[in-house]
This record gives sequence, structure tokens and C-alpha cells, in this order.
Amino acid sequence: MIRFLDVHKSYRVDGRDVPALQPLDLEIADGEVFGIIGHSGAGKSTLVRLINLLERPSGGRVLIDDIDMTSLDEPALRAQRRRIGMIFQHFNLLGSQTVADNIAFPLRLAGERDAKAIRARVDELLARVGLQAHADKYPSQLSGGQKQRVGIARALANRPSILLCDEATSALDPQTTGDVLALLAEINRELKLTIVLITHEMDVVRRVCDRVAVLDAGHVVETGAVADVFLHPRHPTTRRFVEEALPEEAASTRQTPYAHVPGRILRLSFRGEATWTPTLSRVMRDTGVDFNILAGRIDRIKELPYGQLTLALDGANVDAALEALRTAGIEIEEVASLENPS
Ligand SMILES: Nc1ncnc2c1ncn2[C@@H]1O[C@H](COP(=O)(O)OP(=O)(O)OP(=O)(O)O)[C@@H](O)[C@H]1O
Repeated sequence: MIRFLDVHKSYRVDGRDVPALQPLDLEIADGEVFGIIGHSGAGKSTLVRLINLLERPSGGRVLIDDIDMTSLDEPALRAQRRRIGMIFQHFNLLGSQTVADNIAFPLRLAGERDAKAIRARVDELLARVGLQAHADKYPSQLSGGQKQRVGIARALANRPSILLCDEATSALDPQTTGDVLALLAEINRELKLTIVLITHEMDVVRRVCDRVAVLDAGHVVETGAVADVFLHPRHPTTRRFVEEALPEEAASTRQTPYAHVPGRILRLSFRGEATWTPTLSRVMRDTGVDFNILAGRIDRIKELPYGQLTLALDGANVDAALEALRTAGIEIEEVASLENPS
């Protein structure tokens, strides 16, 4: 478990302390994929670098499995850091060394001298990231996705229990991003390690994260399970990130003058089993309510199927219909209140 207790961070710039992170408390559970989303300059990199103490907090404590990282001397800190792997947006590979040597680097750094043991571990890691055929190549001979796979293999070399990912897919095209995210999800599942992932894209959070914290100008403005935050964003910054991930819905909401659509405009969210059951048609048939679909999508949040429909409902029994839908586990919000949140 990673715990931030009243942690804050300022940088000294031209003799002045400039705050990058306001005091925050945060818990990241063992084995979860935790997303940190925010715009450029929000403090994401600072937050993640406080975990392995690449940055020292200006105040507060960072605990990993109840060990206070800020209280450790250099050798103890080095030992703790070995339990934390990290991957970067621009991969940070050694250009003059082969793929195999890049992956072996942290093993040698940790004191491993047995060439056979190093080779065996490197082979195992190459297989894990699907690069067996590329061991003797140099980074310049690899695609971006392959370079990030080398970065992942290198980060896993010393069998860490935590993997920090700093914008790991930001330099990759959508297809390659999908492949790298799938690899991270597989690693999380099979090796049970905790992944902390920084991104500025809600779609990345939706695809791999269990929980998320939204950072805005150094403040954590929202945290929660990804399904809750994605389906019911509360803070304006979170809402913008969700809209960016669903550009078609956002555009249709903006362009469709719902004020002129008769009936009550509601957004229904279905999760899991509710996505596949014909609850909507049953309830509408039973209550005699007319409905018109204005927008909708069915997709997944990590492995959880979900659906979201914007409907106009008309008829005498709308309240009874909504009650029946809620009883069936469907979440309902008035679109007017979504557009003008209090
Ligand atoms: N070493 C540093 N010295 C001074 N100021 C810094 C330093 N590192 C970061 N900052 C400042 O702290 C704030 C947060 O930066 P940080 O890099 O953590 O944000 P970020 O959300 O990761 O941004 P990006 O997505 O652009 O990397 C910014 O205002 C940045 O200019």
C-alpha cells in the first residue's frame, strides 16, 4: 500500500517557493492500477516522483507498506527503490547498448554478476514483453511501441512490486497505445504488481485503471473508482476529460437543442449485467411511457461492460418508469442538472 499523508511539494524558483502540489492524502492499494490524470503542469509527474523519492516532499510523509520513505538513509532508500520500477514517455533507453543490455542494466546495477543468470532473466523478460527476436538490436532499430516494451522489461528486471508509468503511451499511436496498455493490464493481472499510471487522456484511464485521481493545478479535485468517475464526473475538470474521451457524445449534446425536445431528458447508465438485459423495453412496455433515444454508447470500463443512453421520456407514468428502472439497478440523471451542475 502506498500512502500520502498530508504531502505537499513546492519548487524553489528564483529564490521563491512555487507550489506544485497542495497538501494531499491518497491511498493506493496493493495490486490495483491507479490512474493520475491532469493537464500539463497539474503536478502529475511531481506526484509520481514523490513515490520513489526522485522528488522529496516539502512536507508530509510518503509511506510504502508502512515504511516512511522520507526517513530512510541512502542505502535503505536504494533498496526500497529497487522494489519500484518506472517507465517514461520517451523510454530513456541507452542508445549505445543492445536491447538485452538495456534490460540487463538494472540487474548489474543491483549487483548481479553471474552472466548466465543475467541472460536467463533477460530472456524471460524478453518473452514477457514479446521481443525475443530483438535481443541484439539497438534502440534506434525499434519502433516506439517496441522501445516502450524494452522500457517495461527493464523496469520489471528486479521484480518490483510497484510500477510507475509516466505518460507511457503519450508518444505512441492509438494502435500501439492499445497494445502497450494491454501488456500493462496483463502484467498487473499476472504479476499482481501495483501500477501507478500518469496520463492526460481519460481513455487510457477507462481502459486499464481501477481507480483514478484527477489533478488540477496541484489539487486532487476528485478520486474514486473509474466506473463512478467516468460515468458520473463531478468536478468540471473531470467532466472535460470525460467529454474529450467521448467527443461524439459531447458534440451531440452541444449541438442538439434538447430544450426543444418534448418530454424529460434523462441520462441512463447501465453497468455490468444491466447492460445486456432488456430492462428498458420491459419497463417502457409495462408503464406505457414513450421514449426517444437522443444519444448513446455501449463500451467497457476495463472489463466492466457499460451503456449510457440519453433519452427523452414522455407520458403520464414517467415517474413510475424511472422508479422501476432504478429498482433494476439503472442509474438515472436529469440532463438539465448535468449541464448546469450546482
Ligand atoms: N524541477 C522543477 N523546478 C521548478 N519547477 C518545477 C520543477 N518540476 C516541475 N515544476 C513545476 O511544477 C508544476 C507541476 O509540474 P509537473 O511536471 O509535476 O506537472 P505535470 O502534470 O506532470 O505536467 P506535464 O504533463 O506537462 O509533465 C509545474 O508548474 C512545473 O512548472
